[in-house]
Amino acid sequence: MKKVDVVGAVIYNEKNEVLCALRSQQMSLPGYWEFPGGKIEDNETPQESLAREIKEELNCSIEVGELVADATHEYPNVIVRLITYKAKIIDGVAVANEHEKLLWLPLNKLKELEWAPADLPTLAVIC
Ligand SMILES: Nc1nc2c([nH]c(=O)n2[C@H]2C[C@H](O)[C@@H](COP(=O)(O)OP(=O)(O)OP(=O)(O)O)O2)c(=O)[nH]1
Repeated sequence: MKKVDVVGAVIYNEKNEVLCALRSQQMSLPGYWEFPGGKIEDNETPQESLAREIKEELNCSIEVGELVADATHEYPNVIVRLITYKAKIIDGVAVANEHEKLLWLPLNKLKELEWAPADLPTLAVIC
């Protein structure tokens, strides 16, 4: 089966809320919430991929911090290794260039959303 390495950002704001992104109908896994990010390309470190993907998807610059989780999930058609990092916005404001919706939520509300299954280990670490 196809295997992809994906990096996701757990972006905190000054109120300790986390940025949640809803996958659109044009994406795979539509209707699931995720940590914004994407596939790691061959010539990149995970941190470089993450900064690039966030610039593309959210139009802002981040500083990438510590690793949160590194876990592999087997979907029916693809195996996703999702590596997540803490991050904060250092320039600009997050806007949804590709996602259906963005939401800043406090940690105690995160589990109310329907997350992509690969994201559950990250949620278990942060809330
Ligand atoms: N960016 C991101 N992707 C995630 C998360 N959880 C999760 O299962 N994924 C999956 C969805 C995709 O199958 C894969 C790669 O993400 P991507 O953001 O590049 O997705 P994509 O729409 O370009 O993927 P594709 O349609 O080209 O296959 O990882 C997450 O929290 N963030």
